[in-house]
Amino acid sequence: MSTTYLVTGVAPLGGEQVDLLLQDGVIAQVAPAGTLTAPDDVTDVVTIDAAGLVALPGLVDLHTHLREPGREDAETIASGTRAAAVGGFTAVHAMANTTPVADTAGVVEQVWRLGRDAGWVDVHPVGAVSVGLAGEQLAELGAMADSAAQVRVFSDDGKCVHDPILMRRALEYVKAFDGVVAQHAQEPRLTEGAQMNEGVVSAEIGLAGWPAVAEEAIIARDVLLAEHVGSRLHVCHLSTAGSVEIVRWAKGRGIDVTAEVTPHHLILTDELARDYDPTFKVNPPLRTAADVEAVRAGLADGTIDIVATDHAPHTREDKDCEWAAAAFGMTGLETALSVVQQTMVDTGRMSWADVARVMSSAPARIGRVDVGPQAQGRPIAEGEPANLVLVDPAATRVVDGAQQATASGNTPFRGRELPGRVVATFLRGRATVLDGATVETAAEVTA
Ligand SMILES: NC(=O)N[C@@H](CC(=O)O)C(=O)O
Ligand SMILES: [Zn+2]
Ligand SMILES: [Zn+2]
Repeated sequence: MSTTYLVTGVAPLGGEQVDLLLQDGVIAQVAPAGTLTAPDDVTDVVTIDAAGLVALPGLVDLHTHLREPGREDAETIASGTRAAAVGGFTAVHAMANTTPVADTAGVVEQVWRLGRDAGWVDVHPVGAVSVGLAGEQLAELGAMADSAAQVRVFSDDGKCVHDPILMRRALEYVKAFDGVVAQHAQEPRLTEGAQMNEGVVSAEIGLAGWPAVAEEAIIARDVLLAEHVGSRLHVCHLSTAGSVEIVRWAKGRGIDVTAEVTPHHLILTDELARDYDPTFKVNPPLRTAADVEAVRAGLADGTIDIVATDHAPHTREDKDCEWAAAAFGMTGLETALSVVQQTMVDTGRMSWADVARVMSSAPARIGRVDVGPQAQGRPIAEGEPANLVLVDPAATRVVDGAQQATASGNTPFRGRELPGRVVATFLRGRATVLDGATVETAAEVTA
């Protein structure tokens, strides 16, 4: 018998306080605060006093790097998904740039199974667009879609699908199973040797620049291609003011495009490169304060649909070196919600209901996972799967990299005070996190 949870005095989406009964994997009852009691016929009941806490639907990350198979020294599916649960997630999309690349039904099924066995969150593998991410030959998209992993999101992330013919074919192909191509928008010729944002700071410190136009040119091309073939396009980690303008224009024209921004692009700027600390080296690069303002405005007005972490763990060897030699990427699963609270909620630009949209329901819809037993991003209502996160928005904490669940230490927020704390996460009624700490899953206990 699984544990039943009585959550008292919680505020769903920051609204009126209610009591929730989580039983047999679903939200069995929702009632006004102070009116629910545990059912008499159930013995294993845990009551959580959630006064002051906000309840959100379990968060869904459309863009996570779990590194397994191939780079288990940086992250494993078990460690990365545990970090996801700590961050309030109940589902993640695992990017395809593993070794081997997730470009066959065999690899995506392996990732999906390892995710299920770990038990922390639902893992939805992303399939590669091209064989080996080489950008030449279309991968077996249909076989991945038809596999047990039911892949709907396809991406060569880490690399840009720069050949327009290949991009066109991919957009056409995914229509057959309502899939989406998620593009890492980086014009390769314009970013050869690029180390950081091209601008005042790169000129002053002498690092090769990655101009905004290298991102914007690909997004402009791709929205036109998506319109031409009548397909769905998703733009990964959009980072410039110009990119926001192009997506706004495309949506106004009725093009079926969605876009994501990362937490780090909502708060950090290229000024952080001045100390040559490779923790701040990432693709696309941290941009200017004007870009940060533009992506916040774009998220607030709905031009940008979602926040996705682009959690990109790297080993110490790959990050603790000189800037030019270091890998691109930073971790983010355990800090994402706090950064969104600080930049969007505490500034009055978004409500908790908006946060639920951009971090749960919209990513679930884009990834087409809001169906069947894997349902994610559903409202907090009776009969819905009990995928929930309880957040204490009044809490603050100083980020300690060593304390994180991810196997890698490359958080850009080390030593920073961030608002908000994930108190509990529930995956189909089972607590994966309680009192801010992970609850060992069956798989972990027997391991
Ligand atoms: N974001 C990054 O800087 N790195 C990602 C790849 C990617 O998201 O492009 C990685 O896999 O390390
Ligand atoms: Zn990318
Ligand atoms: Zn990525």
